[in-house]
Amino acid sequence: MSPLLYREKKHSAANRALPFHLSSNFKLCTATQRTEPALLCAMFSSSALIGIQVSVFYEKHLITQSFGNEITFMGLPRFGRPKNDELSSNLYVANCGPAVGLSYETVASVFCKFGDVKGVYAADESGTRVIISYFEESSAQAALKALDGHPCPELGGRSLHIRYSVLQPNSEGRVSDLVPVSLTASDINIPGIYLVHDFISAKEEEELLQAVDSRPWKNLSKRRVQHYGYEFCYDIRNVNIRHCLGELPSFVSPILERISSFPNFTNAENIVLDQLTVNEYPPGVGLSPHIDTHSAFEDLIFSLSLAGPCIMEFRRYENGDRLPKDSSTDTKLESSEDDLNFIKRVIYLPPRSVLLMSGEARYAWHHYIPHHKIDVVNDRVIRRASRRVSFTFRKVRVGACNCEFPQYCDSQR
Ligand SMILES: O=C(O)CCC(=O)C(=O)O
Ligand SMILES: [Fe+2]
Repeated sequence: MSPLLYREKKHSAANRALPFHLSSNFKLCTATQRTEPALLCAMFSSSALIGIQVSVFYEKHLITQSFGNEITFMGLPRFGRPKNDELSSNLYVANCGPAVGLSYETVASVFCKFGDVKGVYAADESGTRVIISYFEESSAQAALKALDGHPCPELGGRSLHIRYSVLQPNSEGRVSDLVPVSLTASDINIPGIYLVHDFISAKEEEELLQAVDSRPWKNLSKRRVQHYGYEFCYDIRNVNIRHCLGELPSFVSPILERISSFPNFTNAENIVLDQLTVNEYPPGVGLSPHIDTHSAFEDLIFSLSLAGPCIMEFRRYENGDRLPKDSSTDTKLESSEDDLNFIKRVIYLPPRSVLLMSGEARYAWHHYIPHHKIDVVNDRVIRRASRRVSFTFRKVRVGACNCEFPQYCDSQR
């Protein structure tokens, strides 16, 4: 964004060239970057900026780049997996993009060797997956054949993973990407979510980080963890209740005390939290969408954020829980292409805040930390510059869960 100088021009002739209906929610700006004309579309929800799309002409090709929330409603392209082995003029290309230091222009310069490129789009919010849209199917076919699975010297030697992608019709129940990021629990409007900012002081944060850093970490594929009380086994997504690791460490005693006396957290005083998972996420690493196994833990789940911020997405799938997934692994299934049947809400978790998931939020909503190096939080761009360390406190369940959400409940299926 920063290299683009732009000035607002609401009713320019360029409006007509844009492939969406210009509503009052949109402000259209023209931009100039040296001599290349660019269109910049900024999308607002109320007064908050939630997404920007920049289109530039690169050697006669229109290249489109989205920031923040993708601008995909109102007729802008939205891509998905083709049914059967359908060919297409669009390619889904993984392992390149701005998050790995490759601009859309650089990516386009490789793909335009195979034919005229209609547009380059972010495939999702990862910054590492793009859609290349050609005018001709034959161009897509040639590019796929030449580039799929081979290291590409012009893209820093990265091996691209390419498949066909098709334009999705806009359907009613589809997820909209236009989800503003809530800063408070009341904004997110999911029953059972509470968020308390500054739950601990900066000094306490430092002490907690020192305490865990002086203890051994267990390496998972993308992040490190420590377990206290009971070990959480990612392969079975459950705990072995017969194997207690001992009491929670004394360095969390003040936190447990504060949780139990916190007025917002109804019933928290009656629950003895006995399991702690400490997660350390390097910058840009997230967590697959999941519901903490109902049979493993009781109702209240507290997550204390330290060191760095992130956003947490909540998804309510219409058809109940998805297949259990190993949340320790990265998953290719997180692309926005794959799961369309959910509603989503997003909340910002600053360091030193504590989030409580309870009731419906704990039992029926998947929670998910996107794999982003940058989070767009309404009108702010927040870089995940440092690691994030979270302390998740739970109570191990003994016996079956009999919650009110059987379609999401492993005890009741
Ligand atoms: O890092 C967090 O805040 C959440 C961790 C989590 O969801 C889990 O360990 O199940
Ligand atoms: Fe979780």
